[in-house]
Amino acid sequence: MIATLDDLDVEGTTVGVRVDVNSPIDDDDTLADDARLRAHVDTLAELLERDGRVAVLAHQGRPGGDEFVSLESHAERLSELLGQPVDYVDATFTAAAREAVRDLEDGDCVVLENTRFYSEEYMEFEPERAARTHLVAGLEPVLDAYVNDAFAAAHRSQPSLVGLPTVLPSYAGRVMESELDVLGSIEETGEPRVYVLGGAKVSDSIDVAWSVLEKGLADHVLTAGVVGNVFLIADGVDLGDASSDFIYDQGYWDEIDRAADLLDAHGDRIALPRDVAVDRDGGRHELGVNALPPGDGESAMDIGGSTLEYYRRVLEDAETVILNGPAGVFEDDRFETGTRQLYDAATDIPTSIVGGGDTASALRQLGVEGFSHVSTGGGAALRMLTAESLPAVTALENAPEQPAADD
Ligand SMILES: Nc1ncnc2c1ncn2[C@@H]1O[C@H](COP(=O)(O)OP(=O)(O)OP(=O)(O)O)[C@@H](O)[C@H]1O
Ligand SMILES: O=C(O)[C@H](O)COP(=O)(O)O
Repeated sequence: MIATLDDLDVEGTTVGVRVDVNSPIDDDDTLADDARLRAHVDTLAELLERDGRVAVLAHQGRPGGDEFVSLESHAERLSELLGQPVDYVDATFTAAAREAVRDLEDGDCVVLENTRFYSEEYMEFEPERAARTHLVAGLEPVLDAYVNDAFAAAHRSQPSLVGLPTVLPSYAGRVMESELDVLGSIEETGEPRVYVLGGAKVSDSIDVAWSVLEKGLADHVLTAGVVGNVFLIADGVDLGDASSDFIYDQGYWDEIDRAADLLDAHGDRIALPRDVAVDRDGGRHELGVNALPPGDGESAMDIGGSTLEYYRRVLEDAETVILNGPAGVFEDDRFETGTRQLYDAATDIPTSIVGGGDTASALRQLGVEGFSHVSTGGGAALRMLTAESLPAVTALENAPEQPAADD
């Protein structure tokens, strides 16, 4: 049983609120899309209106990546969305951070710095070990309670997600509450059930594919995006140097063997792209798998028309479809067709569930709507849709209770 904001005595309480505002970032290192911030406004506004003292914790990007930036511009945007000043401090758990938290008055909000600027926050721990990290040890003395609204990060067993709820009375925020409500009953959805796995988080997608195929939750898995490219290579297709180098540079080379093992075990239920689109002379050019490899420097950027036709046929009979990750580089007009058409076909299915930060922003950009549920989470939604527990949710279930007011 997870406590919610309804169970929290908020007034005068200093609450650490973990949100997931991991977002696309512009070239000047500032926030490019505020959708994930907007999702958390209800939770934060409720805590502030109820006179809580709110310290916001979040990660942005991954170490070494282009989107690994400060949360300063997130704090500025949050201030606009909440319609009140929001402080930002360039520290997460050090003396400066503690001072900023102690300075909060009722109804005040401060955003602490990107949790992943500290190496422990990018490691996965058991909750008891996570509770002994510097972040938890540094923040526990200045927090009375912890709220986790970061459903999209709930599949990560990292200190701000599983360590803080081990030592503090803890509650689900409104986003967490509604996601658990909708996504908690995948086994009850109609069949045939189709999983569409695209995007660039190859190892997460392969984990999910293994799980749903082994458990019999998926009647079909359709692959697209970088995930589809990895499966094509695993199936012996020569995608050319540019796609292979990209997969190698992203650190996904080892995933090719895992994809091959999965094809051996469950290949009859896994669909691979039949054609891909490449950039040729500045335009979109489609190549059937038999015509590969592409020319020098050409990379598989989208699924092609015959793949779409094939995937549409599979989707026609589906009762439930679960989609994660774009089918191609949707940010480029030449390669958005696969994502737009595939997702559009999915809106006709009785239960259509979409996960993924980039996926949600792709759909907004492409004007595709009409799904049963668009989750704030990508990997987290997928993990949940495999009917597996999420470490951060388990940590909330096991959290200590808030002491009674007169204790
Ligand atoms: N064929 C491709 N080659 C290179 N990049 C691709 C290709 N297909 C998709 N992508 C990229 O994948 C990225 C999105 O993938 P990602 O797995 O992060 O999806 P997501 O919806 O954000 O999921 P999550 O919420 O888990 O992050 C996009 O930036 C898109 O350009
Ligand atoms: O975007 C996401 O899926 C979450 O913010 C988690 O990010 P991560 O995959 O970098 O842990």
